[in-house]
Amino acid sequence: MQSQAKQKDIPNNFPGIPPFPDDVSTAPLLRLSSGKLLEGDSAEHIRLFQASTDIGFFYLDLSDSDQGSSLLGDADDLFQVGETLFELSTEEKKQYDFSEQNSYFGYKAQGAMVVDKQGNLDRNEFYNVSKDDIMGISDPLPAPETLHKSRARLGSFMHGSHAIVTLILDILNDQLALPKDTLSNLHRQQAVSGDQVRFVKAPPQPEDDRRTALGQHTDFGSVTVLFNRLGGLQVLPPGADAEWVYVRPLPGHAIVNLGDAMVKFTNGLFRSNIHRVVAPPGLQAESTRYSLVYFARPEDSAMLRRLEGSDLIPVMEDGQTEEEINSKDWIIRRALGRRVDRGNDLDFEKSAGTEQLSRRIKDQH
Ligand SMILES: O=C(O)CCC(=O)C(=O)O
Ligand SMILES: [Fe+2]
Repeated sequence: MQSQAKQKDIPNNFPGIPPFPDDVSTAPLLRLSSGKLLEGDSAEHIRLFQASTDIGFFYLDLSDSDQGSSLLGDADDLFQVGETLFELSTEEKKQYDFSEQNSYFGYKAQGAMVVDKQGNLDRNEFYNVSKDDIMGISDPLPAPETLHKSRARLGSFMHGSHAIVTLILDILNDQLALPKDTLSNLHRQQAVSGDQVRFVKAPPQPEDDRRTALGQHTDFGSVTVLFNRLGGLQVLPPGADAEWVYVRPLPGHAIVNLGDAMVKFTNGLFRSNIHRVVAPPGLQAESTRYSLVYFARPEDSAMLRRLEGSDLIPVMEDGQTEEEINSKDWIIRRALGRRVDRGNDLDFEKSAGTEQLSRRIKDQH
């Protein structure tokens, strides 16, 4: 545990926005320290391993290391960029929707995706910016002026997020006693991958019609680094009787979670928690909600299958089979499979990830 004194130094609410209410259930996520993780504090490394196996979600205090603080600074700047970006006209934003070209980078309008099997539509806009585009690994995609002007900041944020992800992967690699660099070699910054920054905007919903803004899902990739100001994110803890609980955003912290690839690499040892976004709780429901996310994903050509070389990774059970699929195809199937604007036959289950495993309900296959 971090000392009480240390935790008290960090304010619980963000200045200038309505407070997160105290009377809603929240997830008791571990708060890990970026400073301690970087210093090689072995107790903190064990806590990271625990969080990865139990819940797959944790807070990362970025305020206690230089590397973390600089990432927080970039995130603050990009929150401003996100606000300006979404102020563009719908007509202009739609020019940057590349889903017709089988790409999930660029813009997704509100209501372009289903949130459930019933076909209800989402209530948030996305803008996804490719790491490879910003790092000069792929040709640049057409983008609005606001993003052109922010390429340096985006690059710095991507670099900082990728470094934090690499730190997490290296510690987990060590905890699993996998051959050195097994995980980081599947996530080289200069390799072609689906890594992206996502800007999210969800406007306030009418009081008499508040619904799920972003449907329940597990993240598709390896590690997600999320910055929130307003509540609304909820996680479904493991177990048959689990109920949705909010993740309270904390100043100075990122919310970090593992995605499907980490479940597949460890044959279910690590957990990718189901989460969704609903209207912000209490007084916060009147405000527009913005989030900023870095999604780290395995390199496009990486096969999403059980890794060899660790005694901690469960062996395949009799009759258990693995789908032969690489990271690129997995991400495309998951990212575009629930889009309603592509004229494809929507099959909700076909675009599912590791949700069943995430429930951790015995005898459920
Ligand atoms: O906006 C958030 O808080 C979470 C967004 C999210 O889960 C996602 O984009 O995958
Ligand atoms: Fe997510």
